[in-house]
Amino acid sequence: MSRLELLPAVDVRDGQAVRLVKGASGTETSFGEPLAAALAWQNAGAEWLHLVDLDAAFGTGSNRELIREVTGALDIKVELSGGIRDDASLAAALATGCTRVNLGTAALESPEWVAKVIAEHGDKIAVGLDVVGTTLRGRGWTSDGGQLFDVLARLDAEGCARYVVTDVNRDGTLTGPNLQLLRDVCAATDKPVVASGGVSSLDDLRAIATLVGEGVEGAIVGKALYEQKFTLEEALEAVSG
Ligand SMILES: O=C(O)c1ccccc1NCC(=O)[C@H](O)[C@H](O)COP(=O)(O)O
Repeated sequence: MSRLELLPAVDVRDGQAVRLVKGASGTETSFGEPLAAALAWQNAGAEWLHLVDLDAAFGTGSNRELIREVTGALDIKVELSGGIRDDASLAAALATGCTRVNLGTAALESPEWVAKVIAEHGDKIAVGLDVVGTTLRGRGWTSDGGQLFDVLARLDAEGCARYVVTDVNRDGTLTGPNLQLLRDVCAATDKPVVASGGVSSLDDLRAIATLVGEGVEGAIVGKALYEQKFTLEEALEAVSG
């Protein structure tokens, strides 16, 4: 059985690495330079970085230059998220050299465009399924966007390669991942799932790792690393078995 991939997160707001609570704008805690955080995770052994432009996600601006600088400075794989909703923003995201992009709002509001880019770019496109209960959230998690399993079935039929699944109410709260949500999504698709939001401990990561056989491929970790609940080295060791 393969090992759970870990994706430390760098969420960027107004040029700073921040953490939010439940993805809510205005709840930022700042953790300094995004590049310094990204390099720290790379030096600690990360194979992936989950990099989010929160201003683009919220529609309050863009950190495009900074995102390009961070992605270009790294040797590891980068999953890029936040505000990728049309040809121009997708082209800019892919031009950073990132390994894949994560579409959110577009998958809810522009289904024809998303079907087209899935067909064009295949594995380079993941879709973020950000949910409260089973209701999807878009526009920086501020608007309702349909039912999780309806949208998942549509995206599966269009050949979507991978899903990043977040329980919005766990995100940035250190209350643990929603394991049942992950199981339910894995049961509904054969495509790999990346778990996001809520990880607080090495035991949470070990619990997510038990779902690898069901289809969970990776786990995004944000606040727990920034608040030093454990180190990335410890996290990689915890899921190495
Ligand atoms: O990913 C997005 O596009 C996004 C949009 C609006 C608010 C938050 C968004 N992402 C947050 C993340 O991806 C977190 O980094 C990730 O879920 C880690 O959460 P945690 O480990 O609970 O800090």
